[in-house]
Amino acid sequence: MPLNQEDFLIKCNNLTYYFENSIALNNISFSVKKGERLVLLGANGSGKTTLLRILAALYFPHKGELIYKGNIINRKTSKDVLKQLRTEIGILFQNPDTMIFNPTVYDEIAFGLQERDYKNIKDKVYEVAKLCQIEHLLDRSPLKLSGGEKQKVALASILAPNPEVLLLDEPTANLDPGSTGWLIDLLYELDITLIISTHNLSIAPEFASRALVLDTSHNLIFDGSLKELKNEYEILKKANLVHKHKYRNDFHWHDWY
Ligand SMILES: Nc1ncnc2c1ncn2[C@@H]1O[C@H](COP(=O)(O)OP(=O)(O)OP(=O)(O)O)[C@@H](O)[C@H]1O
Repeated sequence: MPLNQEDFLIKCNNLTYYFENSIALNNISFSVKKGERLVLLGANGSGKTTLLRILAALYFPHKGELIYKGNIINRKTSKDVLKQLRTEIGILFQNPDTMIFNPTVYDEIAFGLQERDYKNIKDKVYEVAKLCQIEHLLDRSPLKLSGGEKQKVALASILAPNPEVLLLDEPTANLDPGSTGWLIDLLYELDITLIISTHNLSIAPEFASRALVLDTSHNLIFDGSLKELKNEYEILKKANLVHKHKYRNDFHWHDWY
């Protein structure tokens, strides 16, 4: 890939994406420096998954552009550049079932390494399995695991080729509190650029200090620190991050301390 002359790893300029006739992302612009960590917040259906998939070059924007390491990423981008991006950016889907297809957990982790002609595959599989606390599952069928175990297998498969950027879509949705704590520690120790979508405001500050917020109209309505966001009631309301009940008339959240 060409050397990056500019001060960002990822840049999104006015990204717009449609599914058939309905808009999923509306004119989104932001940039990410190498090593930065961001949480992506927003209501159900606001476009978080779509944005992560665009960043992983699984979808291409209909308007605007994605720039990764100085390369414009779109349908016309060369196969070599796309291959490089897909090697360097790992994405964990919200539903691990869509990522798992090998007969054993070992094969599942080894798959991406084989595709990339990796040396010492066995050592790497054991190393990553240990990191993800799934060594005891290596001979099992990944399809017959619990939701949280599948999530860890999918994460191990993504971490095995040492990605530079990790995109995690609701990674804690299937995890118990202990495993959520383990994931926070694991991510903390990785030297990586991280974008992580979550609805869980209580753990968002454990992942990152910068937040991007999408509203229900698929606009990016906030790009700043989580600390500042906490005081932005109008933004929090637009993103369904606070609510009120019929019996309780003040806007509030349940899990942000
Ligand atoms: N395959 C699809 N076909 C048509 N519309 C889709 C498809 N996938 C997503 N959408 C629509 O695009 C919009 C953005 O969806 P997306 O999955 O990106 O939202 P999200 O913020 O990740 O939601 P959630 O928090 O519920 O996971 C929604 O209106 C959704 O209904």
